[in-house]
Amino acid sequence: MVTPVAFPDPPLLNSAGVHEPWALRTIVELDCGDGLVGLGETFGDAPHLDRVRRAAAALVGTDPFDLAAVRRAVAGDHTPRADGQDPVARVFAPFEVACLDVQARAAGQPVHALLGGKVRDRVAFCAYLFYKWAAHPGGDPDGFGAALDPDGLVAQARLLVDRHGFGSIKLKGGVFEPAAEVEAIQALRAAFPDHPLRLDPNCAWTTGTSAKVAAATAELLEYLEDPTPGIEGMAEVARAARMPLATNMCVVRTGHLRPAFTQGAVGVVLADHHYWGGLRACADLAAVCRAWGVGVSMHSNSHLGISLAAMAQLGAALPELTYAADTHTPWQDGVDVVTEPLSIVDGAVTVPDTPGLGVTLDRDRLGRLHEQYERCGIRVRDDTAYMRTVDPSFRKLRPRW
Ligand SMILES: O=C([O-])[C@@H](O)[C@@H](O)[C@H](O)[C@@H](O)C(=O)[O-]
Ligand SMILES: [Mg+2]
Repeated sequence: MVTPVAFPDPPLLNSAGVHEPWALRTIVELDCGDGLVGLGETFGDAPHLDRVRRAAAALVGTDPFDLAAVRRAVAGDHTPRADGQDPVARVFAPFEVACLDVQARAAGQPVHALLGGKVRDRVAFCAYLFYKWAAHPGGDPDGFGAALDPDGLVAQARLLVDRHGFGSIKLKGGVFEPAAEVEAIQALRAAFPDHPLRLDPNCAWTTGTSAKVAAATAELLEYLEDPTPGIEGMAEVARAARMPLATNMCVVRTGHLRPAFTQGAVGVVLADHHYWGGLRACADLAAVCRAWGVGVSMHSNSHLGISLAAMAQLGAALPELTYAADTHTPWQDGVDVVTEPLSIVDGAVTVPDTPGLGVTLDRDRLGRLHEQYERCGIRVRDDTAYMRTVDPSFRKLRPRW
C-alpha cells in the first residue's frame, strides 16, 4: 500500500526560498500476506508518488528476498531525467527498505544485521539550524521562534541542543549575504566552543565568494557543504579551502564519483538512501568513498520516523560514517506515522536491535496525516513559489552571491 501524507513544517529558509506550511512524504507498506509487513518512506511530490504507485502495482507477487527482481519490476518503463538524477534509484529505495524490513522481521533480526552487522550502538545526528521566520504568513508563531540573525540562530541552537543533546551543529545558509552567515558561524563558535560546525548554502555562492568564505571560516568549520554549483566549481574551491568540502548536490549518482574524486572536488559525501537507491546502495557508496579516502556523512530532507529508523540502521552498520548525520526530525516536533518514534538523546539515536527497522506503523496517525495530505492542497514542494507569495521579486539563483 502506498499512502501520501502531509505534516506541518515551519517556515525554514534556504537558497531556494522557504518551506511551505506542509511537508509531503509517501509511506510504503509491503504486505507479504502472512502477517509480515515491511515499511518504507520516500518523497511526496506528485510525479514521484505516481511512479511509486506504479512500481507498487508492478511488484505484486515479487519475492521480497529477491532484490534484483524487485529492482527490475520497479524499473518498468523509466526514462532518464534531464537533471541527471536516477528515478529508478529513487523509486526503488522505499521498496528496498521495506524488503529489508520484511527480510529482517522474518529472520528475527534487526536490519543492521542484514547490512553486515552493527559497528556502533548509537548513531550521532547534528543540530540542523535554519534561518526562519517566527510564523508562516498569516499563521500563528510556532514553538521555535524567529531566527534571522546570529542571536536568533544561537537561541535556536540552544533550544535544539537542550532538547536533544546534539554534539555538532549545521547551519543551512545561502539565505543572507555571505558576510552575515560568516558572522552567524562566529557567533555559534563563541556560544558552542566545542561543537563541530558546518555551513551549507546550497550552491548560493560563486567560486570566488566560496573561497573567501572558506578563508574566513578556516578555523571554524569541520566542513563546508556545497558552497558552489558543479564538480568543477567545487574542485576550484577545494584547491583554495583549508577544510574539506562536502556535498549532497554535485555527487548524487555513481557517475559523479570518478570526476568528483579525481578532481579532488569533495572530501565528504553525504549519503542519502532515498536517492542513492536504498541502504545497500549507500553501503556500496561508503565503500567507494573509503577506497578514495573520502569521508561519509548523511543527508536529510523533511522526513518522518520510518526514514529516521532506516538512517539509524544504516548508520549503525557503516564503518565509514565518521560525521554526525543530518536530520530534520526536531522540526517535525513529534508528529509521526510510527507508534514510538526513535528519539535523539545526547545527540544520538540508540539503534534498535528488535526485528526489522525497529518501528511500527500507527494506522491512526497514518490516517490523520493522509487526511492532512488530502486537505493541504500542496502536491509538489516549491519553496521558491511560496517565497514569491511574500516577495514577488524573489528568484532562485545558484549562485546568488
Ligand atoms: O530542508 C531544506 O530546506 C534543505 O535545504 C534540504 O532541502 C536540502 O536538501 C538539504 O538539507 C541539504 O543538505 O542540502
Ligand atoms: Mg546540503
